Amino acid sequence: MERRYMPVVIFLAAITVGIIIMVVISVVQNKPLYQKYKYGIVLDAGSSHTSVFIYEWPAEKENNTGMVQQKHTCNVKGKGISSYSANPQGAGASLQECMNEAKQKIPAHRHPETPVYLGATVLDSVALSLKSYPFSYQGARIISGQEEGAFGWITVNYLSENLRKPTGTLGALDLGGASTQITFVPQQKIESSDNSIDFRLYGNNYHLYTHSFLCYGKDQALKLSMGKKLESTLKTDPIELRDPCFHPGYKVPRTVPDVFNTPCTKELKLANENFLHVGLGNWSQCQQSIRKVFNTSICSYSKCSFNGVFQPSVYGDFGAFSAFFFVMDFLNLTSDSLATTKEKLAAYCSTPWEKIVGNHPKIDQKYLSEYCFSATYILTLLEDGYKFTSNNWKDIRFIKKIGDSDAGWTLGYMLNLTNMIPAEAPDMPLMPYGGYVTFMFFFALLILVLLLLVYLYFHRSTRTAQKDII
Ligand SMILES: O=P(O)(O)OP(=O)(O)OP(=O)(O)OC[C@H]1O[C@@H](n2cnc3c(O)ncnc32)[C@H](O)[C@@H]1O
Ligand SMILES: [Ca+2]
Repeated sequence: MERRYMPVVIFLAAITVGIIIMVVISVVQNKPLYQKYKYGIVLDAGSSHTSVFIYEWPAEKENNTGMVQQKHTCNVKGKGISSYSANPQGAGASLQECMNEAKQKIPAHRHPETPVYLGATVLDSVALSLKSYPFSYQGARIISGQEEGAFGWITVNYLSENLRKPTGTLGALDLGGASTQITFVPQQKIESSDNSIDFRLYGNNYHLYTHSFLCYGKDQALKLSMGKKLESTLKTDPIELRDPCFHPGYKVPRTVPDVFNTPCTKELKLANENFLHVGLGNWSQCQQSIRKVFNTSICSYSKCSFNGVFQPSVYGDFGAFSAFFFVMDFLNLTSDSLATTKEKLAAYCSTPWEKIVGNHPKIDQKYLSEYCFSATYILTLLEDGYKFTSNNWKDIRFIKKIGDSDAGWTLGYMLNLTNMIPAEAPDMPLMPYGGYVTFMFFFALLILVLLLLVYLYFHRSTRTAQKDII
């Protein structure tokens, strides 16, 4: 080979090597570009209702944070599955509509490998019904209050992408119909082992405080509170329950067993009489009456929330979801100071029932009549129970969803059962995205310059050759 072609060969070799390196890096960096999805189904059989959640995630990225998303949710018509205790077959049948929706939403070839989890009170007929669908039924489990709190915490922190960053985490506040949970990373020592839970996620250790108060969900708290008022009224005749937590003009006949029909109010004596539930619409009296369901006089630890339960001082930001959100959002009270919230609520509670119904003709009257009680209960629980103050009230974010996914325990539960959050941090891409783009840019630039040089060299050598001929 002529010596003058040597530089050309070297240039061409350099270009070839450069192109090969670029191709290899692109392939490694963008490997799972085509998206195949996998699915999981979780049934949340709560005290007041059942919901079916469908989650999806790219098949190749199971161990990456922020990847699992809620694809679809379906609310089962009717009440919670426990209301079917006299007709257990009915509970399974009630799921039919939502499970058929799941069949539609999930591609058929994925059905056999899609896990279905039921978090609830085990009911054989419900399990039997779920087995008849093409999905991979994983069995039913009773979720403990502690798990409800902990999985709710995992869900909100997974969705907020807090778990792989050194930034702080978000505490979780869940208010259901029967129970309520508080979960957060405390600043001080956890004095009771029942309230402590440890996780290792993506290489970080988390030491959480969690507690679940059974009977302090909003439906049971209403019964507790009405039960206490009724006890002192039972002797009057005719029985009239004058209730400051319901609007003036509200008047509904009820039976005493309606209030005492749950294990939460079992200790109160049962009578078989009718009474008239009469609203007074007095917010401060309402709060006084609600305070009576929290026992703050006993505590064998350095500090307690209520009923003798240890609780460190609340710390950091909190996401408050389920009924915390439903109620505060309906009343437009999600972004005011504590003082303004109280003022607005006092005005709302004293609004005549007739006017409330007139303003909201489409809202279910059971919910509508209870918003004054529910919001007053929420304020009292957060302030007197959990010890939030006017200073840290703004740290509570009332949320329904993060991105497209609902806040609640179901996502955290599925992530845990499918081992989708590893204890150790998963492998990172070859280089961070920004670095990758910069690298590719300069490499492309280098190749262009080389090409230009080759062109110039050839151009020159051809002209020299032409001159030589002449
Ligand atoms: O966790 P548990 O205690 O088992 O209860 P749940 O799971 O059935 O409870 P939810 O979070 O679904 O609902 C909490 C409460 O909020 C009520 N609720 C649901 N939607 C509501 C709305 O739009 N307005 C007011 N209340 C609502 C519901 O009846 C319950 O009393
Ligand atoms: Ca719940």
